[in-house]
Formats: sequence, structure tokens, C-alpha cells
Amino acid sequence: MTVILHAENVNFLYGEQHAVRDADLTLNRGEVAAIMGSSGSGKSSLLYCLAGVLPPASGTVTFDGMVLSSLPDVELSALRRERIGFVFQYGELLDELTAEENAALPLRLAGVPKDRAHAAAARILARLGLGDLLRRRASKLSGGQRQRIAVARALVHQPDVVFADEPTGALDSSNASTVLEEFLRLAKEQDTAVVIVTHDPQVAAKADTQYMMVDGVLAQSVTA
Ligand SMILES: Nc1ncnc2c1ncn2[C@@H]1O[C@H](COP(=O)(O)OP(=O)(O)OP(=O)(O)O)[C@@H](O)[C@H]1O
Repeated sequence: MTVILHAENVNFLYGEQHAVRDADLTLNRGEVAAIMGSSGSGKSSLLYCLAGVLPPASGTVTFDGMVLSSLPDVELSALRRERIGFVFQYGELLDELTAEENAALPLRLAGVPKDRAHAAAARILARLGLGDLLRRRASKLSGGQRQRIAVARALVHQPDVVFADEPTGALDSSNASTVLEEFLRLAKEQDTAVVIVTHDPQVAAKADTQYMMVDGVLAQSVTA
């Protein structure tokens, strides 16, 4: 197994508020890790430290052998754009763009020509059951459809890791479980590792590794 992400002694503070305390986490290629914990326990803050969005106050996050805090801003931005994907609770799509344009965005930002980027987006959207809605504007789609587009956009550039913050929290439970299963199946197929933050034990049960966060402290759950 190859390690893609390694966090050691990560601390993060908002002023006096110590949101993440000495967190350690190791993620292998293709592994799915779930982070659970009550509201305010620090899950999102940790996720954003791992993704190189928030700089830790101390500790290191190493992505494929590179220490994120030692990368110049331009390289860190390129790494986030090209090797990382994100899914958020409400999809965070661009409403005026079509399904296909939204899903193609990471490839377009990486300089892939429109035809190729749209073809890749269309392929993955079809896998997610949205093949008939490629040209529909995001604003005209349902919550479940929008979340599938967010999943397509997170995976379209075949990133090494996708970070997902409550990715199905805004959906009803049957829609949530279908979208989640599709997301994890596609990620596995392309060997993309996933770090998923969730309140839902049923979601966490689908992960290879489960962590629990309490008051900023991360611990790996022991599974049978
Ligand atoms: N921008 C901010 N400024 C100050 N404090 C913040 C900020 N964002 C979060 N916090 C605080 O940091 C702590 C951890 O917040 P975080 O959002 O990481 O928790 P969480 O486990 O993701 O919560 P939730 O499940 O509700 O999203 C909380 O006490 C929160 O109030």
C-alpha cells in the first residue's frame, strides 16, 4: 500500500479557539476514511488543513511526499487544483453553468481543451445517471442531481484524494445513500482516496477506516 497523505501533530486555532489538537492521520491510495464527531468538534477545520486550504499552526501535512506548508503558493494552488477534489454539503455548483460545464471545470482550469474536458465530464455524468441532463443549467436541477454533478466535478480530473464535507447531508436518506454509493464506487475504480466528514454512522460504515473527533482530538475507531 502506498501512502498518499500523512498528517502529523496537526494543530489549528481560530484565535484562542483550539479547533484541531495534535491530529495524526495516514491515508493510503484508494482508501476511504470517514471522520465523525459532534458539531463543533473540529472535523471541517481538520479537513481543510489536510487539503492545504487552512495552514496548520503547527505539525505537518505531507501529500505524496511533499510537505504542504513548504510549497510556494503557486505550487500549492496547482496541487489542490490538479490532484485534489472537493465535495461540499450543498454541491456549491455554478448555477448559470450547465451540468456538463460544472463537471468539466477542474479539467478546464487545468488547461484541457473544451472538447476533451466536456467529453470526460459527459462520461462521468452518464455513469451517475445524468446522461440526459448534460445541457441543463445547474439552477434547474434537483438537490440529488446537483450533488451527483458535484461528485462528477470532484472526480473528473482523476485526483489522488477527494475531500468531502458532509457531501450528502442535504439529501433525504435514500437519495443520500445512493449518491454516496455511486461516489465511493467511482472513486475506488480510479484509485482515488476519499476523506469524508459525516455525522451519519451509516455513511461512516462504508469507509475503510473510521475516525472520531472529540473537542479537536482525532482518534481512530477500532473496528471489528
Ligand atoms: N471561522 C471561524 N472563526 C472562529 N471559530 C471558528 C471558525 N470556524 C469554526 N470555528 C470554531 O472551531 C471549532 C471547530 O469548528 P469546525 O467547523 O471545524 O467543527 P465541525 O466538527 O466541522 O462542526 P460541524 O459538524 O457543525 O460542521 C468550533 O468550536 C467552531 O465554533
